Amino acid sequence: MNADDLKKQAAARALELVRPGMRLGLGTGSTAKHFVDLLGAKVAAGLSVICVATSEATQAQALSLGIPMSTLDETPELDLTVDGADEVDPQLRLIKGGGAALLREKIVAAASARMIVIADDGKLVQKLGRFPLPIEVVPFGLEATRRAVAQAVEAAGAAGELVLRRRPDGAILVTDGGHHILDAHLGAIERPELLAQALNVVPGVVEHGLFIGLAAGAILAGEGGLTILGGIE
Ligand SMILES: O=C(CO)[C@H](O)[C@H](O)COP(=O)(O)O
Repeated sequence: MNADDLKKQAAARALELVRPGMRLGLGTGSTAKHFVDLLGAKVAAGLSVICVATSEATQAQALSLGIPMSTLDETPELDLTVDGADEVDPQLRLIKGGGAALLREKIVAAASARMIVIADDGKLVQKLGRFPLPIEVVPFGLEATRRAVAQAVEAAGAAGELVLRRRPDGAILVTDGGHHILDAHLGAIERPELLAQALNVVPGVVEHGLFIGLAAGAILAGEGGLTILGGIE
């Protein structure tokens, strides 16, 4: 089974959590895309839900499938958000933002009664940080912000290169919110909470990809079947 099959299996299990009338947050990335595809088929078959997307890409996908879409302004409280992750640790702390959607992903997750992560089990790590931590920053003052981020990272006991993310064509990546992303190559993050707190107070940092205390559960698909972390029901 390839990684994409595993992602689809995790998405299919998450679909079982959806009940008629639910207000759903729709994640971003290749795993979340499977969930949206499967949800679209259910909606076509008569399921009634209302959804909020975490990115323009997911919004376009969901609309193309005929899924009824809303916004957090119209629907500020959600029942369930299903989203992927770049890393998950056993305490359900996450690194997200590999798809550059971390800001809206965190806002939507925070507005949800439950966030459930779907992923292949290669995303499960004992310590976060092998995946570079995305840090979303405003374009104004980028170099000053980069230095302040480096100091915050150091103060939290971590260290590593901060790389401005670029698109495949070499242009600087711009997020859906009009910001840039610094990817922090930190290696093992010993104290994720401390790092999150340090980054939260850097002027110019809009958001970072440490999701702590947001995920209620995770569905991780592997060759041996599904691993469930936390509570998913
Ligand atoms: O955080 C994300 C986007 O910002 C994604 O959920 C994360 O990158 C995982 O993506 P994929 O399912 O394609 O592996």
